[in-house]
Amino acid sequence: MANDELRHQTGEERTTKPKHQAGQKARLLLRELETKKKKKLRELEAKGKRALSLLDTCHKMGALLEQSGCKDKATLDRKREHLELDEIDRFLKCRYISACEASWRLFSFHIHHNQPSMMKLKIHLPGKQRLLYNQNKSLEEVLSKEDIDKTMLNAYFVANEKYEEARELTYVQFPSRFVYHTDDKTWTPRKHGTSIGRLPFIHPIAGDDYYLRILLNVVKGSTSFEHLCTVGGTTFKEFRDACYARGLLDDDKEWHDAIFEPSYWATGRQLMRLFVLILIYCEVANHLKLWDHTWKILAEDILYMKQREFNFPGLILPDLKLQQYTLIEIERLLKENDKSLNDFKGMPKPNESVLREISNTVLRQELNYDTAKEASENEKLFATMNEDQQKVYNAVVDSVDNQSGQMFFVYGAGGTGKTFLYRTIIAKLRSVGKVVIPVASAGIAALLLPGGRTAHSRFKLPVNLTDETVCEITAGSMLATLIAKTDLIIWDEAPMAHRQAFETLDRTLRNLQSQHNPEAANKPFGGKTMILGGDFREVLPVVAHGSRQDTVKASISKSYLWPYAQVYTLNTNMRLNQADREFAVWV
Ligand SMILES: Nc1ncnc2c1ncn2[C@@H]1O[C@H](COP(=O)(O)OP(=O)(O)OP(=O)(O)O)[C@@H](O)[C@H]1O
Repeated sequence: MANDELRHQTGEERTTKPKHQAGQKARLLLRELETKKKKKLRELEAKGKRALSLLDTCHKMGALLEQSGCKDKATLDRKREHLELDEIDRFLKCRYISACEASWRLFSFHIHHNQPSMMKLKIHLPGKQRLLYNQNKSLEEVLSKEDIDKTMLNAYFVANEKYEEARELTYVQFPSRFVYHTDDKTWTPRKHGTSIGRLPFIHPIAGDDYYLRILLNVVKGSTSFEHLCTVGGTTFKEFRDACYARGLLDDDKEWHDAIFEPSYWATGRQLMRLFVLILIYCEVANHLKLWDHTWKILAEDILYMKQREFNFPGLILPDLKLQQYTLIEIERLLKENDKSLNDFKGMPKPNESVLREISNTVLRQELNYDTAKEASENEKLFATMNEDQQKVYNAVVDSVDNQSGQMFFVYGAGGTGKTFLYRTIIAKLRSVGKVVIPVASAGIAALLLPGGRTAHSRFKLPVNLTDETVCEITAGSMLATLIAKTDLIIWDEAPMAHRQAFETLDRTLRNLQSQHNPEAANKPFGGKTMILGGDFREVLPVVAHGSRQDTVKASISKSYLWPYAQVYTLNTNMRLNQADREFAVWV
């Protein structure tokens, strides 16, 4: 089939060549095609790499590219120490394409002729329009220019006077029904098509320009600046007063809008800077309300930043922690301006205990489970649990919920579903944000538990255990904080470990827990709910050069802790299917 195709491509006659010649030709042709394919692939790869590196550069370097004919300009924020700042030169030379535009161009998407077109509207204070003039001309000559007062905004006032239908539109809506002619600087009614008008963003601390922009966004049919400032027959001198009279500035609305409006295009970090400037330079009446209303958009980048900082792509931050991180960032930005959150009445401050918790990497990992995923895992496992497993499950969840600190021993031969039971309990507790520490006496058993570790590694148990040893966990350390927050400890393959290992952990937990709650000193494991599990018929603790009695004495069942244990037995071997089970009964 392939040969037929090749012949067809080369126009080769089927019957004219002997078989071996045709085969040789086909092989040559195949090789040629293979070489061409490889070349093409190399070209595409190189293109891809170039595209990626360009995108990367755009991202990392602030997208600074000299591009002739590209009219966009932007202010770039770069590390100041390496930069000799010539602001004017920078403003003039700064032609760039953003990362979005770069990718748009790389994928060859259409840049122009998109419908409807977007029109950038000009805005200026009375008599403060931009003027282009020849530098050789004198001031008188420049000022005596005929059309000096003709601007897009002034032409809008004129059109409002001239056309009745124009008075139904705000300045921003104007391009939808009127066309602006740059040659004679006039607006005339649109005959076909439409266009979207946009006013450039003006920073809230710009003053009059900012208030003029607010008015132009809402007032229809203005015929002059005075008309724009006239409310209920009173002409106000200041745009700000006119805004107040129109009820546009009540209740800090303008500050809320000032953050919301750029949130469609600005990054969270830029919005945080804006928020800080508004706090410092604008008269915000209710700081807390502004914070409550806007913190979510300010926190937009925080999760990503923290994932990168902690090198932990799966990091999930609940709202409370996102707020704390955002407050820390805002405090840092305020400090750059010699201010602090304390200077603004009503603004919340970063919570010390939450901050400590946040910086605790050990605890963060334990709290970082996806609760929705855990809930669905629990639902799935719980549905198939047998009666014995359910009994243990209910008792353990009850103990955790009521903080009664009970100790359970789950006894069952291999395959009776102990690990399955632990997994169900772990998923249940993690789905509601509770902390579970699953450990096992042996590394291989620890691997079967979600987030499991060996007991020695997790609790820093000493290698040489005695009746007095304690774990190497200091009060106030990250691990101590994790243990304080822990709701359940699961220790699988417990019969394998020396009773002194459990007693060492018991002493440590009593010590740590009694620092906050003196009663904990009298409770096994300091009042933590414990599940120990395993099978005494399997491997027992190894006692070096010990006799059979020594091994039995080393078992958990000979510990002072054993009387506290509620023993549950799992009888059904879940590993065997029905046929095997009959065989097992027969055996
Ligand atoms: N209630 C259940 N429903 C469905 N499958 C189950 C259930 N309980 C256990 N199993 C399955 O039975 C098998 C053995 O269970 P599991 O590994 O939990 O037993 P185990 O007691 O921990 O065994 P071992 O001591 O050898 O590690 C696993 O494949 C598990 O998924």
